[in-house]
Amino acid sequence: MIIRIDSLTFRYPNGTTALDGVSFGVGAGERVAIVGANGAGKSTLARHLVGIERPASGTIEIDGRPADGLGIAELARTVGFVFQNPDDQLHAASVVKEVGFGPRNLRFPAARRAELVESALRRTGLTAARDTHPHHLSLGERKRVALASVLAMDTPVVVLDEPTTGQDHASIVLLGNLVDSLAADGRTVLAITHDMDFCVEHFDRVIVLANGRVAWDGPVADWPAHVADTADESLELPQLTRLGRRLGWEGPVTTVPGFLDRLSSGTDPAPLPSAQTRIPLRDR
Ligand SMILES: Nc1ncnc2c1ncn2[C@@H]1O[C@H](COP(=O)(O)OP(=O)(O)OP(=O)(O)O)[C@@H](O)[C@H]1O
Repeated sequence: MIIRIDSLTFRYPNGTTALDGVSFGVGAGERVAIVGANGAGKSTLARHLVGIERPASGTIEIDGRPADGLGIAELARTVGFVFQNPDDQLHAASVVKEVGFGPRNLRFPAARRAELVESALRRTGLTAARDTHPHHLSLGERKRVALASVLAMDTPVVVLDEPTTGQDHASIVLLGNLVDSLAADGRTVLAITHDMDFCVEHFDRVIVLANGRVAWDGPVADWPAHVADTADESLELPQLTRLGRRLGWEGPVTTVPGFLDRLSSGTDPAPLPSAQTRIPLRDR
């Protein structure tokens, strides 16, 4: 296990219990989406993985070592964290300086640094913007700079906080391909997200947090059945699953290939419900 969390509890100074006995493990190369309602504790959990917060009780192990024995610099070699708001992360006067900051800080040799920076710029589609000041880029582009600066640190674990928010379609495709290729390289990707379409396309497993606890943890293929069973109205189905249900199909469809297979299987879809039809809770 690259990450092992056991009975993690955390309270903010004002007394809010943000995490209440969270336990799970994540293996190398896994792609795990962490979902849940606003205020469920997702960001607080992610901040523990990079040492910004420390547990009130419980333990976190990163790559077999207790996280409380590791300084922020040591954790930064293992876990890269891409903030939801890139402006919380970016500080340098050009994209290339920003992306080069992490590997320089980690004292990588110059040749490795140059290779990592060029690769991160290429993988995020930012090579042409290398000399631009990040402030002159759009929010979506700044999010990609924040991602590139974490990729350049070459950490075995990458944590993404709401990666698709504010991104156009092409950037979401780029991001999805990147998640897949990181996992194919054996790197672990955790993403906090509300984007279930992105989840089903690019993640293996979903962990639902609710009120600071793990409410569900399972393979992404079981997501539709979980949503159908739960009363948690903050959770939603992927768009294709909803469309399949509106068409009256038995069993869930989550991906484009699955949807096309079902279409070509010759099953006659039921008539479409009228636009006024109230969508039952299970079809969210
Ligand atoms: N600095 C803080 N001080 C006090 N309470 C906080 C602080 N930050 C977060 N909280 C509270 O801790 C709980 C968990 O918040 P957290 O931001 O981790 O949730 P989240 O699942 O990431 O939410 P969202 O989806 O809205 O980003 C919430 O009740 C929130 O109000």
